[in-house]
Amino acid sequence: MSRPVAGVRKSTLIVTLPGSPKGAKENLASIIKQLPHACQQAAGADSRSLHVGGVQKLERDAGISSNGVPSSSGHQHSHDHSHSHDHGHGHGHHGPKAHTGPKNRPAISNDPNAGPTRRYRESPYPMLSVDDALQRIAENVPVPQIVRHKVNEDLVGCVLAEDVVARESVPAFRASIVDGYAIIASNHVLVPSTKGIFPVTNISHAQAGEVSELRSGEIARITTGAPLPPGATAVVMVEDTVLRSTTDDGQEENEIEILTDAIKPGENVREVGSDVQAGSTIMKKGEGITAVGGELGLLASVGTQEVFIYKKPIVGVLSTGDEIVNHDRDGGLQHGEVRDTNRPTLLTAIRGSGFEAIDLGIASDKPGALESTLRASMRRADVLITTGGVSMGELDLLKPTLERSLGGTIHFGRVSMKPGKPTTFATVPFKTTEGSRSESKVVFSLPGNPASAVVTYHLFVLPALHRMAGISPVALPKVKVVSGQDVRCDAKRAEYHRVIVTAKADGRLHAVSTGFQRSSAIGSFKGANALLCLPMREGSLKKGEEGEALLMGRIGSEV
Ligand SMILES: Nc1nc2c(c(=O)[nH]1)N[C@H]1C(S)=C(S)[C@@H](COP(=O)(O)OP(=O)(O)OC[C@H]3O[C@@H](n4cnc5c(N)ncnc54)[C@H](O)[C@@H]3O)O[C@H]1N2
Ligand code: MOO
Repeated sequence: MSRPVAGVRKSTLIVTLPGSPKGAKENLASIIKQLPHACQQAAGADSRSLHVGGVQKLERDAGISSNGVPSSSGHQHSHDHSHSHDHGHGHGHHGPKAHTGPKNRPAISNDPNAGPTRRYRESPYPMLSVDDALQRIAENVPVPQIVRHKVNEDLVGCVLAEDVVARESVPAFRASIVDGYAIIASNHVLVPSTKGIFPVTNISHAQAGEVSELRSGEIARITTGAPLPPGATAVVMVEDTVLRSTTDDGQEENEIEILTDAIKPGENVREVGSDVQAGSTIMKKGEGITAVGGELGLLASVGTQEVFIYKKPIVGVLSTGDEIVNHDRDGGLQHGEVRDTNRPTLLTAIRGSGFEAIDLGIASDKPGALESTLRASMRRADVLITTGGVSMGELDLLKPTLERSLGGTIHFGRVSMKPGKPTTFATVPFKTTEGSRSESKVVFSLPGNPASAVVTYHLFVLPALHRMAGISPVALPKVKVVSGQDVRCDAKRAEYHRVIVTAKADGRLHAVSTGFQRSSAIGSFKGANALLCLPMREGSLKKGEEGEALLMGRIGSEV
């Protein structure tokens, strides 16, 4: 017998539900699909444009039919993020599919033509948790593209899109492990002992070419890595021998005495394929080529010429704002001008993360200029990072330009984090110059404040780049650290505090704050190699208390 009521107070939609869990669930289920529309309207969206297409279109957009039964095209997505998506490396991954196009979806960004008096006074974008924002990124970045690549140093940081089978054995011939003498060692009673004086009848150096056969009673001088003469079964180290006689000119060894009979057949010999067997799988799909060098070496050792890899996305970096000037512009600043800090910082961070970054310059805050710069940028990059213009000002044009002018979809426009609250993630359909194929370009519009831009690059852009390049696990590694001081938490926003993490003699990682943390202060990143993740709670993370940190750079060690 519950009588739920609903209404709007200022721009807040208020819905009451019955007290019983079952009733609450059922009632909520019956209205949940209309809520996005109701929220847009309550938040002050232009009602005329919202209702173009009438009730039928509204119901279609919400995925319901007039009788209340979900329509078959209804996009049902559970926001219980405990389920796992396979965003791995599959060729056949189709990804989530939106059931409405940007054209028939009402825009929720400000209409820049409406002027400052008509802009939203509250952000229409729901405030997402960091985890939910990461989930949306996972769901919406394009699947990795597969390309063929020569085996060379440019492969570093790439991930294989195929299993690689060795085409050759290593070693390709029976090779000596030491400098010494190739001998015929055997456990057979009829084969003479290896101890005694032997003529040196042959020499095998580590070089290409045939070596003649070793006969019973003879030995051959051999260098490390050189092929064993046919017939030889082992190598005795030069240290286990003495010179007995030389040639007449005294230049060459004539006879050598071997001082031991303990050499076993096979001793000091690397058999064919004993390091890598031809036909064996040396690397698996999904494995990466690291800067340590081992993987490239392994591929090279068996003569692999080319491999299929996931193409690493090219990242373009664009600063926005009429106040921004090139950082290296000569002369002093005019009143109101700001040196571009974000572009050089992000270009450095992207390249440091192993991705190609292109400098797209500075775009003006004027609507037409921003749109044409973004269009030109999408021709050159797979992922665009813009900074500035995403908050609540009348000149904050990124969201409207992405959504209204470029037909993009904004997957989130606010995150409950500090710094980085207005971080925006969108995908934009883009036709290639050839005209026909439409690609999805990924756009991260990061806050203009320099420290906010760098934090959100590491937190959101990097996982997207990892996914697009097939790198797994995605994102920065998280470690437990001991806090070096009391650090105040924020009850409403997860905070990412710049710290220097060091491995100490107690076997634990210790985090020391870089100091002043305001979003505008890029200096808070000086020396920082990690972000201390402060949970949303009252009070502080106390000195000596354990917390979590995301590692951005190399850790120093006092061990
Ligand atoms: N009414 C509200 N105002 C603001 C809110 C809010 O929720 N309501 N959020 C604040 C937060 S949090 C942030 S962060 C900033 C983000 O603003 P924008 O992303 O729109 O950035 P801008 O306004 O363009 O610039 C902010 C700040 O950063 C400087 N900037 C911009 N680009 C660069 C660059 N390339 N190099 C150096 N510095 C740069 C710019 O000059 C401004 O000082 O919004 C708050 N406001
Ligand atoms: O969220 Mo803002 O990035 O705190 O300054």
